[in-house]
Amino acid sequence: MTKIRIAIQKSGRLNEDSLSMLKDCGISIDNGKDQLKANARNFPLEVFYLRNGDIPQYLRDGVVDIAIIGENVLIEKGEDIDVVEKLGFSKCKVSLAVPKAMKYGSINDFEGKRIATSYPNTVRNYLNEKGVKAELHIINGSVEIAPNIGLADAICDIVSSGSTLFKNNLKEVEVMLKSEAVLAVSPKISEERKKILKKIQFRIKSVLQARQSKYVLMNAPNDKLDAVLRLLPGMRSPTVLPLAEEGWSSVHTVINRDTFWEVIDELKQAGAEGILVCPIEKMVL
Ligand SMILES: Nc1ncnc2c1ncn2[C@@H]1O[C@H](COP(=O)(O)OP(=O)(O)OP(=O)(O)O)[C@@H](O)[C@H]1O
Ligand SMILES: O=P(O)(O)OC[C@H]1O[C@H](OP(=O)(O)OP(=O)(O)O)[C@H](O)[C@@H]1O
Ligand SMILES: [Mg+2]
Repeated sequence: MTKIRIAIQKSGRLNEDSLSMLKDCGISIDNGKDQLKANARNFPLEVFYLRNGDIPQYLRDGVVDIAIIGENVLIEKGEDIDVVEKLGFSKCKVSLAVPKAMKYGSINDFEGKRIATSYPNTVRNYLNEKGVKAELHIINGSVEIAPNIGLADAICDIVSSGSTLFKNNLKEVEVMLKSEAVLAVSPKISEERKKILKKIQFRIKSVLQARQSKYVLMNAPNDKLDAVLRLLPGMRSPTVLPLAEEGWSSVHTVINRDTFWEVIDELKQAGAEGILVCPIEKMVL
């Protein structure tokens, strides 16, 4: 039987969320701790545990068919590789930062400066576009320490909460790109495996939709029903059912996670009571 081969990060920031995504897609994997390869029990899929930074090359060579990888890594060394889904986790920026004490005016201040980074192509392209020439020092980790030890004047690295910059007395001055985990595809994927990919994409979409939504149930007196319904979106429209108690209805609907608290407040004011909020496991549109 043909299997699709997926690369996920062996260990690090993407590993756990990548495995959760597969699990939420209903794919269970025999997960030996030190295994580099594993099979799914209930889906034609083989998992390769690899370094995030090595994945673009594996995709390019067609050694794996698809991968969950940081978009930033593809921008750095996989411009030729297609992204088919954004996965909504491991969100971060790739930014330029300078010592806090340095007065910063514009990108031109990087002219002639030494920049330490693990993302040389990204920085080079960014600076070229702005017509700025700088010297790059390529290092693989702990980049933020470089200015403090006199190795560089500035850095380019991943920024999320900003606490690593803060601890190293640096400030973010240019956001070069925003990144999140994505599903990427090998240019060499076979037609047969593309069909399996379509199935995975369908499941991922349902999982992402569900993660973005909440199922809400509430009671409302019939004379306030119009006001309550006006506040509610739904997949098509809210469901309204009569309660056993005369003059009351039960209302069910789906609410977006981002607007959830505002809508709940408004619902209460409009007369809704006994509001229950439930997670949604899958959502097929
Ligand atoms: N602080 C962070 N917050 C959110 N996402 C991050 C953060 N740091 C890294 N990421 C994202 O997670 C990915 C993996 O980062 P991680 O530090 O685990 O691995 P790495 O050391 O870059 O890669 P490798 O697997 O090759 O050792 C990054 O490419 C980026 O997309
Ligand atoms: O803005 P923050 O929330 O502080 O996150 C940013 C830091 O996170 C990443 O490092 P990580 O912790 O993955 O260590 P690494 O350098 O060993 O990969 C990244 O390289 C930054 O140093
Ligand atoms: Mg890291």
